[in-house]
Amino acid sequence: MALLQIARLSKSYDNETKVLKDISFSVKAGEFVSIIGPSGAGKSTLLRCVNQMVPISSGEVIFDNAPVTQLKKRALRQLRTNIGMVFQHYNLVPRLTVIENVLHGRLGYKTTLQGIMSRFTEKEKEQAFYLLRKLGIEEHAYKRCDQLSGGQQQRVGIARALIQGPKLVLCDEPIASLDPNSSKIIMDHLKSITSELGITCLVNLHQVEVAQQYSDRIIGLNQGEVVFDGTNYQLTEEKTNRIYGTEMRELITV
Ligand SMILES: Nc1ncnc2c1ncn2[C@@H]1O[C@H](COP(=O)(O)OP(=O)(O)OP(=O)(O)O)[C@@H](O)[C@H]1O
Repeated sequence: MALLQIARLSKSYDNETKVLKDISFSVKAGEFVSIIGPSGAGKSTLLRCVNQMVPISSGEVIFDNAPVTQLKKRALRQLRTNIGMVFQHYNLVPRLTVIENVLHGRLGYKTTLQGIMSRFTEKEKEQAFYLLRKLGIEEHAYKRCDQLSGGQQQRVGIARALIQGPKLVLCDEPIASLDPNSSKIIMDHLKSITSELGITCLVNLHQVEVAQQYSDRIIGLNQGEVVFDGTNYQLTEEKTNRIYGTEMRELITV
């Protein structure tokens, strides 16, 4: 069953240039889908349209059977608790500890006062430690986030997204700031923990090989259009060229 349906979605920031053009695809519950494409193709914009961080210009986004664009304040807040987000630059609060940053993922469930007082239940704290353990960084729970490596900070970012109890996690270039070793650790964790928890993943990636290694399905964007939607095996060299443009091929394979 489709968890996310995108139908004829278009987006322009300035009413002139369409950054996304008539995009349609759906994502099944539990799928791990990567979005690839050259810089400026619209990958980040697409993710932001899914959780309404930016308003769409036309078309439909249906998440868990609800039309996202028609949701009012409270329902939109509810939607955002069901959709976790992982960012390229982690978006943590550097001076707070790891565990505090993870628990921030629960703020969407709190009243303003509870949030200000940082009131979290024992169950929430247990869940936070469980996720840190799963992600191999439990020993850093009481360290300030700015004392961690990039790869460790990204694992905190993943734990913060997962503690929301989301149905979908959107990852916007989660390994773009990391070296190859840390990138592998992050992708391994992301794949295994989301598959274990049955969470659907939509991941923007720059690296074709990484998308091929981890994804159930790959969507290729070029200048705001879907030019490929298929499995790793269907992504031939010719199709990769279509996504990136032939002149980019050398850059991708080095
Ligand atoms: N807030 C904004 N206001 C105006 N234009 C924007 C905004 N955000 C993105 N754009 C433009 O939309 C286009 C698509 O950008 P987007 O960041 O979605 O692409 P991308 O594929 O994620 O690129 P990259 O891989 O470099 O991050 C670009 O031309 C960009 O300049």
